[in-house]
Amino acid sequence: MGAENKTDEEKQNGDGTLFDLNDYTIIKEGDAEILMHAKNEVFYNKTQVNNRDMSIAVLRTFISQRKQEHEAMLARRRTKAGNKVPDAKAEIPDDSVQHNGESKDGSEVLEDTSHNESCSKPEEETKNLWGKGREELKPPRVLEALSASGLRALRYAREVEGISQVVALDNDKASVEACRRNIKFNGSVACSKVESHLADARVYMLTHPKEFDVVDLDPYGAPSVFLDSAVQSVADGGMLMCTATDMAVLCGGNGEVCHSKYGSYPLRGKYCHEMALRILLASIESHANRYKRYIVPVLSVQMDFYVRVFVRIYTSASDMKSTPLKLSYVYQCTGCDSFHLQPVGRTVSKNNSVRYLPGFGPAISQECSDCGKKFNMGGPIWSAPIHDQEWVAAILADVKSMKDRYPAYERISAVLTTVSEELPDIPLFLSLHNLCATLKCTSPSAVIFRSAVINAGYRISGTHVNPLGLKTDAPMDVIWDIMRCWIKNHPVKAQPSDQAGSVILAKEPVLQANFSRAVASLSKAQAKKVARFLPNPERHWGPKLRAGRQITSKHVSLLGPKALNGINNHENGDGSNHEDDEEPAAKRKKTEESDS
Ligand SMILES: C[S@@+](CC[C@H](N)C(=O)[O-])C[C@H]1O[C@@H](n2cnc3c(N)ncnc32)[C@H](O)[C@@H]1O
Ligand SMILES: [Zn+2]
Repeated sequence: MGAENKTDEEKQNGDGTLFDLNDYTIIKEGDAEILMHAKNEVFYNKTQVNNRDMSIAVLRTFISQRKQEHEAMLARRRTKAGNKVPDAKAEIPDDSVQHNGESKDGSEVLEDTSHNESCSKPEEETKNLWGKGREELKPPRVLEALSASGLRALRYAREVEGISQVVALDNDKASVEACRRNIKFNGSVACSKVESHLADARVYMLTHPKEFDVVDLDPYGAPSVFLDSAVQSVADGGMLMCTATDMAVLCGGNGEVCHSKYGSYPLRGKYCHEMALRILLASIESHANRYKRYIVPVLSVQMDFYVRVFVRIYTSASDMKSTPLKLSYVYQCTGCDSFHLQPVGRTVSKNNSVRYLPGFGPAISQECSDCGKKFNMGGPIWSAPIHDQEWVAAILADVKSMKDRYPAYERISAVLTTVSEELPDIPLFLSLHNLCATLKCTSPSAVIFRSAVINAGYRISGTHVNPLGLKTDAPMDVIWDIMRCWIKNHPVKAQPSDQAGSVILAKEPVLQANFSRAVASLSKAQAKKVARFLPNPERHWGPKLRAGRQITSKHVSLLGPKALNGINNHENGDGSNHEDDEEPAAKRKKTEESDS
């Protein structure tokens, strides 16, 4: 471990020139060590250890899943070969084995599957893999498109077994110099596996189509300008890992900016961080669709001050037709907490054929059936599952089996545990505190509320995004009936009759809620007292400015005032704070009708 010959005070830069080690501090994370110059001119944020650890965990699982998929594909191939002589496709020479896709010059050709051995798609996607030379699964190549000091690239190369090469790009000369210096500093494994280039990541990715098994995007702020080229650079069945730290945009601070960057309108609900994940996924899917490709999310997390998604990318013109079924508009009531989803598309099946049609609408009437107020419309968001629970279980098991290899073990295992308990098919969530604030009532405990939902015949779970969020398939009228029943035993003061809460409480409940404790009212992790949410480890745990910039009052809007006054923050970019959700109900900010 550590750099080779690093006792010398003078070391060589990547280009062979000498530098003085005394000007640098050595930062160690995982098995990698990087040199940080006193001037701190290259981006480094230690908060991102969670991000890097989670990515390493996903990368390890990706490598083992890919191997299993390849073995399964070979087994299927052997079975087929035993049953019949390969068909005409099997005779296509290796280099021209292709799916429907588009060539570099834009002409319609069959898709290149030279990296397709790893596809998890069943028969229909792997059928073209017949042919010689398909036995071997090449070790994955990773592109760290925005690498700064190269810490992430170095960790991938040194810590993840089975990676053949990591290409680290940056368009900033100082960053590339630092990266090259760090590669050398990390010794022979790093030198043999990591290469650093001064390049605009967009150009590089466009000119290396389907060449990388994993592409990692970790930009300052929004990844939007990199998405179009990134989705083209990932091999079939490969993975795109993408961070977005522009939470103020994704969470509804400036809806029009979000629309221009991501093609979706955000809404300012308590669920805004999950909506941010779903807006990012919808945007990646939209870019992928332009190239007859589509995504399959394996893990999507909101941590610290950013969102990070891990999606696999496949090419299939026919599967791509299902995209509108995976997207929805969201209607958020401006008066109460009711929200409703309207799918963008639907299918009609007749005999053996499926037709793809626009979704039926409007899904709801103009006025909220609960409180009578109007709706804001957001989206379209990704409304299909944002995680693959089998992957999540595999990642979590892998992380637990290698605790010592993850500096952020406690944090990432807590996030993965909470993710593993989320209802997979329920987009967005309710906030019990918001429901109570609307009705101006005292809050039932989460266990009591969850019990009432379960006793009414519905499912309910927590969400990794918010310790107080609740995902449920219970419709809003059932939720309000549960709250009406609660208030019968916990009366509230009379409010003006035009208030949303008064309108809701003026109706008698149809459902008689049963608040007796249901067995499943605590999640398995809660019952076992396994950590699900952790406080930040230290002060100033949050986003960082671009390399070389000083924090000034101008940045308060970006980082939040706490970045300046040194108070510990747990902000989520939009200024909301999970642990602060205990705020008095009356202080809660509601979606304004004027927003519409
Ligand atoms: C947030 S930092 C990356 C941090 C790094 N991934 C890590 O984990 O330490 C973003 C980097 O992207 C680089 N960058 C910005 N635009 C770029 C572009 N068009 N092409 C290549 N690099 C770019 C910046 O110079 C910066 O070093
Ligand atoms: Zn309403």
